[in-house]
Order: sequence, then C-alpha cells, then structure tokens
Amino acid sequence: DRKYSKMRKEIAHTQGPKTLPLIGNVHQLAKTPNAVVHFMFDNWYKYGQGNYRVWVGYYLHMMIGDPKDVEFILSSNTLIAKSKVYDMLHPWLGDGLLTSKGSKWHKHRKIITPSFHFKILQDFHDVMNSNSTKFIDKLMAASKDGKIFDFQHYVNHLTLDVICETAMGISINALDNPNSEFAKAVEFMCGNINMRALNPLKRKIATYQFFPDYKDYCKALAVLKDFTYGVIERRIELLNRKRTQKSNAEPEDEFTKRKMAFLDTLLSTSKDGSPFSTQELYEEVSTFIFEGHDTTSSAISFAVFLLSRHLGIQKKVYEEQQRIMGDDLKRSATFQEISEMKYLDMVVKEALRLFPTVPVVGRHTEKEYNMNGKIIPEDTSLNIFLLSLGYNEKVFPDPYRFDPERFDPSNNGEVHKPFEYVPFSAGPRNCIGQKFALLEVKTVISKVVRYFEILPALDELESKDGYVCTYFGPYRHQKPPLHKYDPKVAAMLTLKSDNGILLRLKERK
Ligand code: HEM
Repeated sequence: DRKYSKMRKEIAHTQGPKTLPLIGNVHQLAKTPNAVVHFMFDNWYKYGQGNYRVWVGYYLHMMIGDPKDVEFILSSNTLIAKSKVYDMLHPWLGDGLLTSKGSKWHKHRKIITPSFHFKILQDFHDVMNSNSTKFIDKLMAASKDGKIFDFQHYVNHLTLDVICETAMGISINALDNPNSEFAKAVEFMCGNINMRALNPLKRKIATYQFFPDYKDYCKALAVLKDFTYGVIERRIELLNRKRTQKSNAEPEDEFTKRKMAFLDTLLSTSKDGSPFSTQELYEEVSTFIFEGHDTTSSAISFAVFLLSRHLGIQKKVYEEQQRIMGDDLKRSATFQEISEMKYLDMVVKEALRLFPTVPVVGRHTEKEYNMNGKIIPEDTSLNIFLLSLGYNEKVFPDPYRFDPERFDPSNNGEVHKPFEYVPFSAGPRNCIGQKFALLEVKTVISKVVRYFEILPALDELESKDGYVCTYFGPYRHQKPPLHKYDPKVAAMLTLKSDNGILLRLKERK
C-alpha cells in the first residue's frame, strides 16, 4: 500500500479517469476490441491529446501520446522489455525477437538483421508476386457480378501464404485451402490472444486453464508446434543429407522450388560459433509467421478500403501504375518498378497514419525513469498509443481528411518530425520487417489497382469531401453514425475491422 501511495504521488503529473478504491479503473475498461479504441480515444481527447494514466488495480498503465515522450521511450537503449500483455504470446512464440529482452534479444537481432538484406528481399519479391497473382484469381471469383464481399478475409490467406513461403520455404496454400489445419490454427491463435487480452482471468495460463476454451487453445498450439518443428527438422535433415552426399543435385522434396527462405539463412548463420538450437529456430520462425502476416493483411486491407471510398486518389494511383508499367498492366511489377511508385508510397503512409497496423506498443519499466522531467515509477506499463499519433491536430492538421499529399516530400506545408509518425515503431526495437512489409503491401495494392476498379460497397458511400467515415472521441457523436458497410475499427494486437472490409471490385478491361 505504501508503494501504491508513493506511485500515485509520483505520477500526479499525469491525469487520468477517476479511480475506485482497490480496482482503480478496472470497471471502466472496455470489453470488446471496438470499445477499446473508443475508450483509448475518448480519454486521449479528454486529457489534451497527450499522455494519460489508467490504474488496473495497483498496476499502473501510462498511455503515451506526446511525441516527445514517444521519442524518450523508443530511443532508450534500456527501456526495451515488453509489457505484460506480450506474455500471452510466450507459449507460441517463446523468446523470439518480438518477445525476448536483454542479451538474447540483442544477439538475435544482430544475427537476424542481415536476413532482410535487399538481395534477399528481391528473392522474396518473387514469392509476393506469384502469390498475389493467385490472389487476383480469388478476388475475381469473390467479386463476381458486383457482389459486396469481405476483402480482409482474402488478404489474410494471401499474407499467410507469403510469410510461410518466405520464412519456412514451403507453400501452405491457404488461398486454396483456408481450412487446412495449420491455417486454421494460426487464425485461431491470433483471435485467441486478442480475445484474452481483454479478460484478466484469461491472460495467465494459471487461471485460463480452468476455462472451457482452454482445450481448443492447447489443440491449436500443438498443431502450430508440430507443424513448424516438423518443417525445421526436415530442413535440417535435408541440409545434413546434402552435406554428406556432397552432391549438387537438388533432392526432390517440398523445399526445392524455393531459393533461400528465412529459415535457411538462420541455419547457415552461427551464434557464438554454434548454430541456433532447434527451439531458437522455432521461436524466430514462429515470430515471423505471427508478426509478418497479421500486420501486412491489416495494412493492405485498410489502404484498399480507403481507395474504395476516395476514387480521385485511386485514379492517381492508377495513373502512376500506367506510367510505370507501360502497356502490359497485367504483369507483375519488378522490384525496381515497385520502388518507383512514389505516389503509392504516399498513399500507404497516409493509410498507416489513419489506420496504423499496430495500435499500441508496450514497454515495462524495470527501474524508475525520469521521462522529460516526469517520474515514471518502476513496474509501470508504458503503452505507446501509436494510433493516436496520426490524429494529433498539432502535427496533422485536419486529421480526418485522407490526403496522401501530406507525405509528398516536396510539400513543405507539413513537415513531420521523426517521432510524430512511427507506424513501424522506431529506435532499437523498431520493426525489423519494415522493408519486407512495404514491399508486400505495395506489390499487392499495385496489382489489385491494375486489375480492378475498387468501389465502395454502395455508390453513395464514396467520400465526396475527402473525409473518412471513421471518427473517434467527441467527433464520433457529432458526425453521422457509421453505415453497416463502414469499418468498425477494433484494437487487437493489430488494428482490424470487426465487420471486415466490405467493398466491391469491377474488373478493368
Ligand atoms: C505493415 C506491416 C507491419 C507493421 C506496421 C509493423 C509494425 C511493427 C511495430 C510497431 C513493431 C514494434 C513492436 C513493439 O515494440 O512491441 C514491430 C516489431 C517487429 N516486427 Fe513488424 N510490422 C509490420 C510487418 C512486419 C513483417 C512483415 C515482419 C517480418 C517479416 C515483421 C517482423 C517484426 C519483428 C520480428 C518485430 C520485433 C523486432 C524486435 O523487437 O527486435 N513485421 N513491427
């Protein structure tokens, strides 16, 4: 109790919603991922578009929205331990790059960084191209006869296929077999973690094990482990066989069609002179599968959604495609061509401002910090509210306008400082997959725009004035209510739409 009173005094510098004895703000916490967005935004607006605090019992959560404090936290070399929510990922991802800390994280980060070298990305681009061609076929079928359909659903399968092929070197083909055991288990696990994040009793295995759905969780976990360990073991065996046979002939197997997968790169590197253990390989490969598919699918879905509502901007994207791709608009773009798509770059940046894929990143203080003159006690959860940064009116004037020109490098009107916009985080623990992600997002959108006119679910839902339909905080009550085809933004570990991304596609002839 003394510790609690001391902490309360120390953080008097930061306001927050009124608390009740013992439980703090627990009674106000949101119960659905959509309500989480509104809870976070309502308070952020109420407390001046900066930081605020929430007490969950005796546990202090600081929500950080002030770019100066975002900078303090993200550039720190010591504030790198993740907050307790990430513990839920542990049974699946172990101590992979996302969840580990200290010297293990440091060593692995150093070893893994070269796996995203631009030469390797070029190889990965072939995988993105072939899978997005297949994706187009799926879209053709799903969007037949002007049908309104959920775009998010299909993108999930595409990005899962891309990440499995690039990370493990095998094709799981979720686009054709969305009901395969592995695809289902990944989907279940992502949903399970999001759902449990909202229920304190389900967060820890010690209490979750008494809930009826715990059995399904164990089953999915076993499928994920068996599958991934199986791939790794077969890959090691194959390597050993190659070494002993000293033959250059490629043996016939599931791996032959791939060049270098992420797993191969890890197998060919050494840590302190000895290779990664099988468990470490498992942890890193699984981390990639998780971090590398749920994120890109959210980014692609929201960007395509915005294009479906802002047809003038879509037209400019298409004109850039015509300029760069020439006469054959149906072929895959090369790595070089993707890098020349500067307007598309701006659209993706602006989409990530309005709908940043990772709404919050969390750190845990292992000692007391002085953050720009404010004391932050030991054992505090620092939640960097990435989702709020793009709506800060001082940084992004008229934030509810979808306006890619904000990111035009020649537009001197809006200059953003480095920590005012950080959808991929920043500093030592930033996203290691940023270049991979942007390459995939651009590759997929480029192809979708060249094959289809992306249309809103209903013609009248087109934005005529350039504003988005999703408002937060006090604005939510001043604007027309959401249409059933508008996205219900939901803060899970990644940002999603609760009701999918509903739109229509019309094939371009
Ligand atoms: C649009 C897509 C993506 C976005 C917006 C994104 C964003 C982020 C953010 C905000 C973090 C910091 C998380 C934290 O501090 O807790 C992060 C970390 C990470 N991301 Fe991404 N990510 C994306 C795609 C990817 C992809 C495609 C991969 C892998 C191929 C990837 C791999 C990782 C890994 C391994 C980490 C942990 C890095 C570390 O702690 O050292 N991400 N990402």
